[in-house]
Amino acid sequence: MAEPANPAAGPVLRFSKMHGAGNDFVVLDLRGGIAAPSPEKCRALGDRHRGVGCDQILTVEDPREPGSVASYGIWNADGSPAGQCGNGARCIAAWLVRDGAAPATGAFNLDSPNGTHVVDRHDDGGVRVVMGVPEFEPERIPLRGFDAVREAYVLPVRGSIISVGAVSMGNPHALIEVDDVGTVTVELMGQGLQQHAAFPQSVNVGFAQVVARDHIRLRVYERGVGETLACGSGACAAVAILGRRGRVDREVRVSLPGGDLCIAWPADDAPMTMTGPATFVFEGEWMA
Ligand SMILES: N[C@@H](CCC[C@H](N)C(=O)O)C(=O)O
Repeated sequence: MAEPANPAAGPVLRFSKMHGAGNDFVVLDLRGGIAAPSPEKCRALGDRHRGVGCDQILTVEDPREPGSVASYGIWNADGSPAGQCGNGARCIAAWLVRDGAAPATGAFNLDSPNGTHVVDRHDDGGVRVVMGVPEFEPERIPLRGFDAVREAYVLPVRGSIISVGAVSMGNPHALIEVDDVGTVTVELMGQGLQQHAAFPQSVNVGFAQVVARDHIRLRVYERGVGETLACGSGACAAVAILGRRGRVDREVRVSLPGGDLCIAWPADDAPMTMTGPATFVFEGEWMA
């Protein structure tokens, strides 16, 4: 039977579809004070069958801080808001350069929900983002049940006792070190940790395999999404946790299912940087 006409169709919503190493986005231009989409609208846009489909919806908004080019909002495909999105920051930077609002060469400032990032676009189209200093204190993550910072926290998850690293990159991350990311039960353990009482705001869960001191493989089960092809803040979190354990060097290539990101952490109290691609896919109109 033919589907009935879309009775809920309202005004057309223009968007850009982008991705960063396979982590895909619907980008909406809300500059000029246009209201942010409701959680329901984000879910509808993010639906891979009935909407456009994406991991996150990103909104370009007017700057909050003096000297910034713009600010941006982040919503996961399930409609929940997020404080940080590394791959998204690169895509927003490339979007603003294409728009003419940001300079094509040199660094500029972008306001994310959790602070201002310095970004700069390279000639090869790659973008570098200053991601901030990782925060390990349990209350900053937030991680319940532990007072002091540890290299690993031991937690019961889905019938197993596992050792988990945890950090905030402006959003919460947990990390499990594994021998082979190809054989990990990502969904089972990812959901187990996301629903664990130790993470009251849920958590993005990474599974890392150290290949060499300057190279890791990583899969991430994201909060509000599920397994993603890449997670920029997750790549930083993995390098921060493994770096603190002395397992990796200060510059690490992180190979995710959707591509590679380069993460640098010059010193423990210095901000991390992330470099990677930002790709335009198509422009569209959504029957909101
Ligand atoms: N894909 C992102 C992270 C998006 C937000 C995350 N799911 C959360 O809820 O914290 C990245 O590239 O960092």
